[in-house]
Amino acid sequence: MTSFRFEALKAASNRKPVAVPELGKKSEIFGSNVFNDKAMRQHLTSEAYKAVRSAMDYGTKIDRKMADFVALGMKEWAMSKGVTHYTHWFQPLTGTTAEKHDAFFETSFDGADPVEKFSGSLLVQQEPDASSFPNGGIRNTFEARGYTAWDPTSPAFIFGTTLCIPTVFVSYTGEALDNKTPLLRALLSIDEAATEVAKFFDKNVKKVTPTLGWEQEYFLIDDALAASRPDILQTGRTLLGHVSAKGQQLEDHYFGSIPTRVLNYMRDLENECMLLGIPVKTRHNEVAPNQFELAPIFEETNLAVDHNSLLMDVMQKVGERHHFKVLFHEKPFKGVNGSGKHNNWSLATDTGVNLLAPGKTPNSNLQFLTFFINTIKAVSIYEELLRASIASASNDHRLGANEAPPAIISIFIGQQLTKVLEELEGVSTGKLSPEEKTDLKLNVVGKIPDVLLDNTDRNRTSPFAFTGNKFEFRAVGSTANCANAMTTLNAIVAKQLIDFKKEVDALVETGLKKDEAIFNVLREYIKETKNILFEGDGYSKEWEEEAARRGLSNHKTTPSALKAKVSQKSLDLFSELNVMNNTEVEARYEIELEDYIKKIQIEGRVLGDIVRNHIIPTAFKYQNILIKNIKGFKDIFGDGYEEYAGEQLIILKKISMHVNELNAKLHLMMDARKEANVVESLEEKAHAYCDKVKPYYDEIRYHADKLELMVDNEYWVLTKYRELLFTR
Ligand SMILES: NC(=O)CC[C@H](N)C(=O)O
Repeated sequence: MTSFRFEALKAASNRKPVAVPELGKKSEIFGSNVFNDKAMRQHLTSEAYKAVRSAMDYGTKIDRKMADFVALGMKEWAMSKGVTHYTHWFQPLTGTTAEKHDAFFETSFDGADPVEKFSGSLLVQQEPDASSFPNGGIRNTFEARGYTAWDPTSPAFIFGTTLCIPTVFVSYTGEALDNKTPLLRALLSIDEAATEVAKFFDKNVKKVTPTLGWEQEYFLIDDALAASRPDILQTGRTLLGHVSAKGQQLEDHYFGSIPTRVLNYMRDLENECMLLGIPVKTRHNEVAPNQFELAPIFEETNLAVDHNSLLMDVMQKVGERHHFKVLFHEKPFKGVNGSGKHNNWSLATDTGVNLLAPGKTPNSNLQFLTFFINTIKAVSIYEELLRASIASASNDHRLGANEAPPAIISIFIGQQLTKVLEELEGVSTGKLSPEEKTDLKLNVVGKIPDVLLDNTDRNRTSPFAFTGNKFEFRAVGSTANCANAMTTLNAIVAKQLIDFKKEVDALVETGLKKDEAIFNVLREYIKETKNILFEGDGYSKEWEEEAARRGLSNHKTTPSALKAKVSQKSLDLFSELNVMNNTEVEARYEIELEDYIKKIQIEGRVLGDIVRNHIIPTAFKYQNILIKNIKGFKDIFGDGYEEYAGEQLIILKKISMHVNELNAKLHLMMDARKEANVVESLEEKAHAYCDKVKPYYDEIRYHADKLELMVDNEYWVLTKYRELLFTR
């Protein structure tokens, strides 16, 4: 019998690695499709170049006339590379990127004078017909105007034959409708706050840049096999499928030799990344079969976020050439590791110092401790908001198992720094004696080794881990736009640094020396933030109980986790820092609830379809075979047939039992869905989907997966786990 599954398997097993063109040394091709510094120098007048540079470095405005010059240079550069179209490229609140291409080509009204044109006004601002993007009530459809505005801090790039101009996306009334705008505001806020604090240690610091190095985990599945699974196509994950006998238990995939077909995909992808100026560096097999990872060198956060969003699009496109479907879902397969997007975060000064790296002198170490402890303090105050920033329907499946952190946010700092904090906690109140100062300098602050033992491998269950010279926010999910987590993290640390500066200044006013004031404030912070530090096993029952005693939140599902976004504490934080006003925060909350509801709703519908139209009919077909077989035995052996057909009868009955259960559960699921659909409040509707509808998915899956084990392999229509995970 042929079925889609077998045809797909045949196609997949006949694949050959796709050849990849050699483009030359990475360092030579890097950024050649980016309107970067080199291209700007070549194609812009010196005034125009200076205007863009100053906008990039100091956030100054570019006037229209200058924008015309920039547009001209950009167009020339792009056309010299075969580009025909341009687009404002932005990140609406859909979780993906958006683009609408327009040709440079123009004519006069009668079709005469065809010409290639691109003006400053088109570069700077556009008004896309954007009424279909989520806006959480910010825009009414009759007032659907939205504007995209050029972000000169992220350079334009060429993809295919289109010039892409990174932009923000805001409503007619100026509210942010995208991920980038609040991020840029948060980055500005932390720059200002961190610069003030860094000046305690070095007067020359003028700018602090938050950096981000993301790690992208993903699965690669042959595209024919992916197409044979309606659940993968429509939800990005398998809603059904019995786990295969071999999964990741032999630990033979992680860091293993990369399969040739996959390696060619990676090389092709890296070529594209090089041209686009995405500095990818690391590639390897991840823990689960057919799971891989890619990571770049860290960059300024806004650029890093753009690069990650762009990369996800490029990964899928390059995948098509290699007959791979890239699965970004946090948990595409039951029973094996899911995928994260660990966000490595730090702060760098314009004097070349990483503020989260211990230095060589007591002064630089005190600076490090200041930023290190303030980050801990920020996370301890806003742990719930941080948890909310990584909440999504798909990440709910990942958290709490298989090397992904649990839903409780805590910080891992390692033994060495735990000891340093313990010693600092003993610092005297008020003025310090000369002996104490010397002791602190020599024995505590002076003793932090400049290269801390790499903590990375010992914190697999920590959501937020210090790894020697940066914090690794491991809870971020693989489908996420990093902007959500990065806006929150940078905002909470900015707020904390502002408060810290005020406290230190106040103590200095009372007559303490600056160092003494800093030690005094840090000592109190250490005492206050013990609740957030945790070095143990994040999956244990004991930790859940302990965390509850410590007052830490433990939101296992997205509807309950998201609520912190609209708490008074969160609204105050974002409005005080001018990152988002209340309307913007509330709109995002609404959009994320809606997104959750829709995703769970789609899963329910897909599950219903597969079970009703694929699985149950398959079970009936196999039962007919069994019935024929049993009847045959009866024809031959008469009443004694059961001696020979006993097993068949048992299977026949078991299949009926599972089919009955499936039908019953499907009805219950559909009833629950109907009830959820008429709930008015979004919040309650999300909870109804989460608590009343979704639990049926596992129950349904249980019976479907049992049937998979019973029905003849030849009849089973859904491509199996072993085929999805081990074909490469
Ligand atoms: N080796 C690893 O770091 C595994 C991480 C894991 N895949 C996650 O979900 O975060």
